[in-house]
Amino acid sequence: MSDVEHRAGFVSLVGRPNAGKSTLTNALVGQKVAITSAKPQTTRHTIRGIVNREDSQIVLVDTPGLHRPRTLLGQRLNDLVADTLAEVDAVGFCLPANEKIGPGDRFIAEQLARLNRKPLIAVVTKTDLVDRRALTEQLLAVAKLGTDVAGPAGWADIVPVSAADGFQVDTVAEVFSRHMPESPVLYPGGELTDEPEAVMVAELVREAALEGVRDELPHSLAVVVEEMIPREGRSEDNPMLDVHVNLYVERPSQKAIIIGKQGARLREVGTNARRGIEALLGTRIYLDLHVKVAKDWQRDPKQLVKLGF
Ligand SMILES: Nc1nc2c(ncn2[C@@H]2O[C@H](COP(=O)(O)OP(=O)(O)OP(=O)(O)O)[C@@H](O)[C@H]2O)c(=O)[nH]1
Repeated sequence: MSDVEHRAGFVSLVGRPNAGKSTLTNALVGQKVAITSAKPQTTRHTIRGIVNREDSQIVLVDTPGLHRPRTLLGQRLNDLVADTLAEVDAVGFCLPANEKIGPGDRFIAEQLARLNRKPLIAVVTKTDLVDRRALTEQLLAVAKLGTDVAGPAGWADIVPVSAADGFQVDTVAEVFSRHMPESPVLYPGGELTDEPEAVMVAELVREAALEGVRDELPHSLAVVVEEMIPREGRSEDNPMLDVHVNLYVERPSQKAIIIGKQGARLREVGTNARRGIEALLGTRIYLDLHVKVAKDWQRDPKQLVKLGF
């Protein structure tokens, strides 16, 4: 792994009520608790926090659907779980050290096991509430649950942790990091703000567009979100947002840099930005990027107004 420069991705902590998900989120994130602005009705994920490490960034998201499993049945539930977890890179399944594994845990484990090839990390929480012997027994029981539902390979990892006294919190972050794909930072600056969503969307596109060409395009790039509109004719549980974004540069040569050979670079910019935007907004998006030359926009007051400065 030594040749990998940076990893980043999305993790969802799941588990039955009271398993310690929120407390662990806060312990992982530290003081930097994310504040997201009002979500569209289509919310699939809400970002709960961002863990910034030297060589990785883990974005913790909520996954609805597993909280009240008993109210949903069969295929509908499978679809929902598969759907809501489709975009995360790993799942942290929280099981308290001080409670016997119950039918609720087993049920969630079975649903998770259906997610093909998604790394499933069992997190045994609240270890401060039990002694060594009880913890060992619980770890064995959790391992057995893993092989019961997922076959011989079982969980991708099992990590004991106590959010209350800090035991192994860093190890949990380390294990999640290991399962993240190679990727540049998804949320530059590492924090979400309560700025309007359009501003954050523009910032994500801007960062993606500057990736690797920062020196060539120092301050010559402005990004404006023209519109974000729900795609018509989509069912309520499978919405999509059309996001139209203009990128303004000063010179045609800069436009060429952004677009790349036969548009290859712009496509990559779009793919990278889309991931972050989808997690931010909690819905699938179609991202439409246009690169335009706005000559000397930085010096022209009329242009600046148009660009929202
Ligand atoms: N002793 C101890 N208590 C913990 C720890 N983590 C969580 N708790 C307690 O366990 C209870 C449930 O924790 P939460 O983090 O709210 O659990 P949750 O999984 O987010 O719960 P829901 O929001 O209901 O799904 C709270 O009273 C926490 O204070 C821990 O590491 N040690």
